[in-house]
Amino acid sequence: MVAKQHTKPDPHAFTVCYVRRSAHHRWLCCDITFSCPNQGLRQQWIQAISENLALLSHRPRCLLVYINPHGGRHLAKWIYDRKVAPLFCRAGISTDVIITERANHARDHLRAQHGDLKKYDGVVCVGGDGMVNEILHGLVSRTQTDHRVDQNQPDAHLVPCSLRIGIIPAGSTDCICYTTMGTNDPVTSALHIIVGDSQPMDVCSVHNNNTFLKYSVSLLGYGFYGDVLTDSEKKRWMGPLRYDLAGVKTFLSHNYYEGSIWFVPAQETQGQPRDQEQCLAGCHVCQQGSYSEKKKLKHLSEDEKFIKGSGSEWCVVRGKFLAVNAATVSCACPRSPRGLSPSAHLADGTADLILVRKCSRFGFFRHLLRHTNADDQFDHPFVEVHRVRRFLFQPKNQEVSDSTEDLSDSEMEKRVKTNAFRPICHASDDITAQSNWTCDGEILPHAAIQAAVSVMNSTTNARQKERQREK
Ligand SMILES: Nc1ncnc2c1ncn2[C@@H]1O[C@H](COP(=O)(O)OP(=O)(O)OP(=O)(O)O)[C@@H](O)[C@H]1O
Ligand SMILES: CCCCCCCCCCCCC/C=C/[C@@H](O)[C@H](CO)NC(=O)CCCCC
Ligand SMILES: [Ca+2]
Repeated sequence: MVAKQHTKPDPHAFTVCYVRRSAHHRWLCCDITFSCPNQGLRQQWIQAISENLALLSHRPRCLLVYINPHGGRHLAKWIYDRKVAPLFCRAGISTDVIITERANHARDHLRAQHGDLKKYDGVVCVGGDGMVNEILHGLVSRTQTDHRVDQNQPDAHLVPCSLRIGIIPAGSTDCICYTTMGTNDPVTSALHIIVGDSQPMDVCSVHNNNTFLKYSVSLLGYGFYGDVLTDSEKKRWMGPLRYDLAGVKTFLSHNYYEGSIWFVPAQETQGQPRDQEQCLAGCHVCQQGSYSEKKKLKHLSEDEKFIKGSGSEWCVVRGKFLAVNAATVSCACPRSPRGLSPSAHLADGTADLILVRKCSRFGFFRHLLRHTNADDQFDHPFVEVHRVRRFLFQPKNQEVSDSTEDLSDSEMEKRVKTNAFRPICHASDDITAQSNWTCDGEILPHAAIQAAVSVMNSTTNARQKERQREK
């Protein structure tokens, strides 16, 4: 990692810090000390190592760090100070640290930055999924505003951000960290940041009536998870335990919700939700996905990109559901080490849409239990899973007219694009109970949504370009 001068006991020795892989995707920081016959040779080694390290332009030199002191077990500051800051210091990384004072502090701060972000190589989030989502919003919104992209347009082509986001897990679920890194260990995260690792991610944009609502990078959940999150918000003081209590309560209430889900299956991808492939670094499905997407979209106008980007036909599923989940990534976390959809990909431009129909309590319990072991959670007659590029959910009292089933695909696309679906409410209709969506663990107080997935790859930033020129 870095070469540093060694003072005692051998004046001609120097120590190199390096990364060692350990079990369960963990990384450790280790030291090795070399002894030199004389001071001259020692200086030569230190200089050579330092010069070579300086050539690695993807390594960060300056980071903006946001710490949410209220996430998870309220240990974020302690984790950063004790486990992360000393490693950044050894790696010669300078930092500006902001401890957030309220929800959305980090998002608003990032949105308000203009040229000021140029001095940074990345943004570090010390917190949970909600905090990562906040920082993602700050950066993505900032970038779209700078490039005059209207985020309210569901078909807007998102401009990639030039800054990477590093995640130090200090939340309750830490699903985004666990899914991307394979562990929720702060030291492993810090070491990935130090060596300049990066991973593109799928970002799901969520709209309602041509109004932008949120971006999601892990779970968009309606029904069971929406209800768990809504209930758990009232118990935030309990920390991570709030999810267990709200989970049991929601399970016992056994609520189901009626509605229709329209979706575009991702037919051109190589993977399938039940192919038992796991998305790992250098994943061929993600590489093929982003390549074919780029190639396909290259010759199209912006308007055509939205329509052709889906590349397939709309399908509809109607019924009574205990849960409607869209997992943009596997959503692996310590509670569920393989995740909600173990074969979902990090950056293939798709989400796995998991529909759990109304079933017995016992059936649903077996389905949930399979998230915690090696059994297939989709192997139930009441569960279906589809790999999709986009989807639309209409709750029962806002359902799309049956006549849309006779529409051609292009007419369907046109209606989605112009949001020409109107709630069909009859005076005689019962207003069916509705749930909320949960988006990366935060509540979206909407039932009818449109969602579309796109791959977000960070571009080379100004400082990296500068360093590449220096080489
Ligand atoms: N200083 C603060 N005071 C109160 N809320 C904050 C503060 N800073 C950030 N937040 C908000 O707290 C919410 C939850 O934080 P975070 O995601 O870090 O923890 P968590 O919810 O316990 O973990 P997870 O999302 O992994 O379940 C975020 O949505 C964020 O907007
Ligand atoms: C009978 C045994 C039942 C065991 C059930 C275990 C099921 C675990 C599945 C966990 C899936 C987590 C998906 C991640 C979602 C995150 O975006 C979100 C924010 O951090 N966390 C939750 O929604 C927290 C969700 C917590 C749910 C309990
Ligand atoms: Ca995906």
